[in-house]
Amino acid sequence: MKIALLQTNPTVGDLAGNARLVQEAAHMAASSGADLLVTSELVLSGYPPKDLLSRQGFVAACDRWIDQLAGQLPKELGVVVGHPTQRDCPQGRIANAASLIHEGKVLATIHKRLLPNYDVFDERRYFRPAQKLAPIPFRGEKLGIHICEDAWFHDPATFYATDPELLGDPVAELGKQGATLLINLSASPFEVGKSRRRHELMAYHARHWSIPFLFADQIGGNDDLVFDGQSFVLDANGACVATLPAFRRGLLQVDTQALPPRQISLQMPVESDLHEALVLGIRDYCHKSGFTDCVLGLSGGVDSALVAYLAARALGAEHVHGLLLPSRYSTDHSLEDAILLAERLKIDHCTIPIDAVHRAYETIAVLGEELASKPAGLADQNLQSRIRGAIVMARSNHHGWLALATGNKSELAMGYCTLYGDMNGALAPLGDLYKGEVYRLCEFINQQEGKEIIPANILTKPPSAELAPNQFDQDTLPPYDLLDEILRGLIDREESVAALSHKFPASTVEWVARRLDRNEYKRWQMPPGIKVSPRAFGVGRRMPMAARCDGDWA
Ligand SMILES: Nc1ncnc2c1ncn2[C@@H]1O[C@H](COP(=O)(O)OP(=O)(O)OC[C@H]2O[C@@H]([n+]3cccc(C(=O)O)c3)[C@H](O)[C@@H]2O)[C@@H](O)[C@H]1O
Ligand SMILES: Nc1ncnc2c1ncn2[C@@H]1O[C@H](COP(=O)(O)OP(=O)(O)OP(=O)(O)O)[C@@H](O)[C@H]1O
Ligand SMILES: NC(=O)CC[C@H](N)C(=O)O
Repeated sequence: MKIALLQTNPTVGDLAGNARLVQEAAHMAASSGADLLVTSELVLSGYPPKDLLSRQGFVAACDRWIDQLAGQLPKELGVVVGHPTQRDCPQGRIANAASLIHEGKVLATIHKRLLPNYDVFDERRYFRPAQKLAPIPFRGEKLGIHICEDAWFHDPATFYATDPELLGDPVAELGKQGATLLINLSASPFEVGKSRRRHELMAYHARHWSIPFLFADQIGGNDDLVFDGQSFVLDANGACVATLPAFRRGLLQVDTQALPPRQISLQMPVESDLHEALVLGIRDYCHKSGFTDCVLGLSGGVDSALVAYLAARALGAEHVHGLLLPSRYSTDHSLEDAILLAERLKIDHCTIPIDAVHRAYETIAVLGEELASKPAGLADQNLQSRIRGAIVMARSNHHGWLALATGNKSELAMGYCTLYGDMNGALAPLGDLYKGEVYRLCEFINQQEGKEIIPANILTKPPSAELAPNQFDQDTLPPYDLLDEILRGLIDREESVAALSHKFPASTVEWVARRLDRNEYKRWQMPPGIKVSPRAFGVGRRMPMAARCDGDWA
């Protein structure tokens, strides 16, 4: 059977636009002789549709669109479309479904069985799990169609294999009933290193049942998630014989009777994936929200340099506006570095010294006598940051530019950032990158560009907030190399303070852990980031704020 896999970029809620993407792909697939086109999970609604699923009329509209699509798709082609449905569900319940459409009719619909409810996923909030799963006969094959998590039963990071309430591995249910092809519709969010995990899991199924496995995944940025796609085809031995590039739209066609005899290696440098994920995440957030341009404060530091670079790649240099906002504590080299960066990136930039506004605050003693008598104290430091935040937002309001925040995961973890100051903004592209990763990505970018586009001085000078004389991050925080490793343990791997204290100085681990917990309130107010790690701040890590986290259990 000639099968085409569609890797596209649906917009959540845009039923007409997403249906058009399916239709266009169906015409292309039909004209290249395909028997079957397979789309990604919930391609019609976009993934994840979140509480749109609870809005009256939304799921009914999806069901109507499926009927309409059935009438519009090329008759000779089978098309598997992912969509939410209320059909064949008890009153008030809905399912995450995939329908096989052929000759103007819906031939069969299957529902997703394993509904992920960990990390960023919340599917049990909405969907009812499939009651039964069975292969769908089509043109001499028995299609083992299933949806994303249904193939993750054996993932060691989930609990499925050990949960007695679950009915078992959905793919095995299809295999036992004689499926001749395994077809997975996915919306699998990007994480560094995840594509290998996907391959290993799917290859297990292919090998176990000795049949090919086809994996159709979506791309695109949707809020804080970015999807890499990397749709692929495995032969009956689990070897990858065809794949689509990450973060790009595409249609991958294979003949399952004559799969190419090759094994494709998928290894990309971590930084290359990160770079593409962040560029697509920024571009899609802006464009899907109706913004063409963005604005940010350019300090001459590494965080704002990287965000400016990524934004220029995402939106085009002419759509990025950098504001240089020096205070009395800014060094000459910071201003020079920021100007050099803006010139190299060819982005719009202007300098607005903030000293006059800063002095005005001090002179009118808004904050009481002690501020004027104790300059560069905490309130005075944060005031500078908030003056900058106000100017960035004024430009955003006036020109309709989206404000980007520049904070990274290390400083957000430590609360080393100012509420309503440098935390202002709509999107924090580096919110899931530790400081060390920020530097490594900058170095990779300079290598990729074949020239020093991010000025070397930005990468070599010690990080400083420049809110007080001679202030350096390392006066307050442990060295970033150490801090990042401790944070990776506490956040990404959820290791205990006791366990980490065997690897790192115990007093530092304790200090970092306490500060991480104490600053949860800031992260409830941070702009959304772009998830690239196994555990990002945001919906996938829900910590209490008004709580004690340092009991004898910690
Ligand atoms: N548990 C809690 N729940 C809810 N709110 C809580 C709270 N504890 C304090 N707060 C509130 O939060 C306020 C403290 O937070 P905040 O005002 O942000 O200020 P704060 O965290 O005290 O200071 C900001 C820190 O970020 C550093 N920094 C580093 C790099 C860059 C920048 C920059 O801005 O460019 C800043 C700066 O040097 C300083 O150490 C308190 O005054 C209080 O209003
Ligand atoms: N002089 C400045 N002009 C414009 N924006 C500034 C200035 N100082 C700080 N900001 C804004 O506040 C953010 C936080 O400052 P911070 O010093 O923590 O970051 P950075 O300068 O980009 O990187 P680093 O921490 O490596 O110095 C900056 O990224 C920038 O967006
Ligand atoms: N949409 C889904 O079911 C995604 C869950 C799956 N474990 C993944 O991350 O790829």
